[in-house]
Amino acid sequence: MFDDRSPTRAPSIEVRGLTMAFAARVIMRDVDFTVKPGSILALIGGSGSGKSTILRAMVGLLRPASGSVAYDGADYWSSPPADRTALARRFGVLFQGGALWSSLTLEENVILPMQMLGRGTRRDWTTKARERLEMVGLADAAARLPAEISGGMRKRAGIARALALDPSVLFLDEPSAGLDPIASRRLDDLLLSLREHLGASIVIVTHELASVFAIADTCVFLDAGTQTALPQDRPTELRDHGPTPLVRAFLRREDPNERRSAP
Ligand SMILES: Nc1ncnc2c1ncn2[C@@H]1O[C@H](COP(=O)(O)OP(=O)(O)OP(=O)(O)O)[C@@H](O)[C@H]1O
Repeated sequence: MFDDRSPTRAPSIEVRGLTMAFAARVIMRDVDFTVKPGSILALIGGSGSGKSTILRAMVGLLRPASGSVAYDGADYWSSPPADRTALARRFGVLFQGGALWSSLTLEENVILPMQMLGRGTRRDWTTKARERLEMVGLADAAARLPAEISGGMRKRAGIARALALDPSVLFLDEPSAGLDPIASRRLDDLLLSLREHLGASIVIVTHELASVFAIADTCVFLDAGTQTALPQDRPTELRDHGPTPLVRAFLRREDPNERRSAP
């Protein structure tokens, strides 16, 4: 029988002293932050600052040069492979682009992770897929192909697929890229309602400042210049009282190099 229990409680996630590097090139060093169960954390910073790289370390795709990513106290990267697989089953991931299989309907796309896991029957999978599509407002589009729907709908279908295995943590890399402001706002509302109804924690990489202020409980600003992250804080706090001019300017959409002329 398909394991249809409600999602396991969201874990406490602790990132400590995380250093990410490609060969000898360090991208970020000594990054620390915590994702409290059921909270939403945004990773922000300029292009190329290392947001996706840190996300990849959190979901088990890229081994850190040093430091730890612990789920309820268990460090992912020093756990045995079987424990890592068990931890990763609790993750729902929407990658940049969030590609769906173009030859499969939305329902079939959502069924795919369940089918690959191999538990349950096709009928269980179909029921679950319809439930997930309904959650993201796509119940009526279940039989459509990705090419037949809008970009915003495709993003929501990607989220439905990420929810297929009842994740307790949802990782989203640039979910609103390419969406118009209204679709982007709908996506924010969806994420808030998923957090409320599933109790899942959400880690989001985004360039959308409106989203950061609308949904993130806390954020971590990555500074590519110093290759360090600023201490985690609430978005409004970082904007108004952040420890560096750069983060305050970033969250106000100001050019930090632009001198303000006297009135
Ligand atoms: N596989 C890789 N090999 C070597 N360097 C890489 C690799 N992946 C990323 N990088 C480099 O690491 C740095 C951080 O990249 P990353 O994609 O994490 O940044 P980002 O903050 O998510 O950027 P963006 O907002 O533009 O998506 C960049 O300089 C990038 O060129």
